[in-house]
Amino acid sequence: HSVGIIGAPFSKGQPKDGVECAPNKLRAAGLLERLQQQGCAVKDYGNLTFENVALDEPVKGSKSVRTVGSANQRLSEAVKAVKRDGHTAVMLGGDHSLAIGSIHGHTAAVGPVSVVWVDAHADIHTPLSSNTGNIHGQPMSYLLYELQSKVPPLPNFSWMKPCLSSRDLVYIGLRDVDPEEHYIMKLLTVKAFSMTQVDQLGVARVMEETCDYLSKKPIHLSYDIDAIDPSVTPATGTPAVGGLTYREGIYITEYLCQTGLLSAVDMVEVNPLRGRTEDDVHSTVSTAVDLLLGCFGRRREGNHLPDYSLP
Ligand SMILES: N[C@@H](CC/C=C/[B-](O)(O)O)C(=O)O
Ligand SMILES: [Mn+2]
Ligand SMILES: [Mn+2]
Repeated sequence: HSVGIIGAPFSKGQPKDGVECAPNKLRAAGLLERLQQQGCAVKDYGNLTFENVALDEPVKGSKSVRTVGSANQRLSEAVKAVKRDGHTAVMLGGDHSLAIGSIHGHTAAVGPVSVVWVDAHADIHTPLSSNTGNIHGQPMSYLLYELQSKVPPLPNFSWMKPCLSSRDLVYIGLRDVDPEEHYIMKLLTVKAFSMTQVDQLGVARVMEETCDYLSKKPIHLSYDIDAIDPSVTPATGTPAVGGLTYREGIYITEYLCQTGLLSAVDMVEVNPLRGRTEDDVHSTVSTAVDLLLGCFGRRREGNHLPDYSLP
């Protein structure tokens, strides 16, 4: 696997400070070295710098719109460049509003993609349906062709066009979805495996059905760490009880890795300041690292490098 890492220290899609510290925390936990040890070629593109747009007053209720728009424009260019360099793109967030730029840039480089969105939340509010105005709860509405009539033109978003069809989206891990989002998902017949289906089917069957449902397009895995149960990953801004076990979370990455279709991965919403103890932070960060290692070939049975030839 050839991996291009982009740090996106950005927090303005939501109100809690700390999520911008995650990229460096993930690196400090040895992410790049661990990827190399398991045989990946790794190129670190460093951390993006984002401009804080002054006087960024809410627009139609959405907060920090101009700052979020300009950050995602920059991220889109960066992801496009990493894809053009031939790597699988890994975007280290930062909050989930960054999926706008990540998926837009991915699509700009490779054409239409499938999106596997692993999250407690659907993040499919429109600017007008959102109850909080936090754009990390809205990225999907900016991306979907089918919702464009519901998203007003917003400042610093004129650079982007919708780039995803609702038919190419699968949710896994949902358990904290607002009524407005649920209505939108039903209207668009979006494929979703909530925690109920994870319980009913088991994660292996969920992954089989996910990949049967999706076409063979390149896969964009957008992994919100709050999909995992807060007992494992408490250091995050919007925790919701009843999440994926560590094992289920890892299985999802192992399964997608073996499809050979994984083309970009987001790891978002790790917030080191939201841990009550150092252990909370360590558990959250190390789980995020392990999930990324699972995307790029780590197996729980063990790994050995190809130069250890077997008979
Ligand atoms: N639905 C809530 C929560 C949004 C959660 C965003 B997250 O999934 O990126 O953590 C909102 O609209 O504010
Ligand atoms: Mn999310
Ligand atoms: Mn979430």
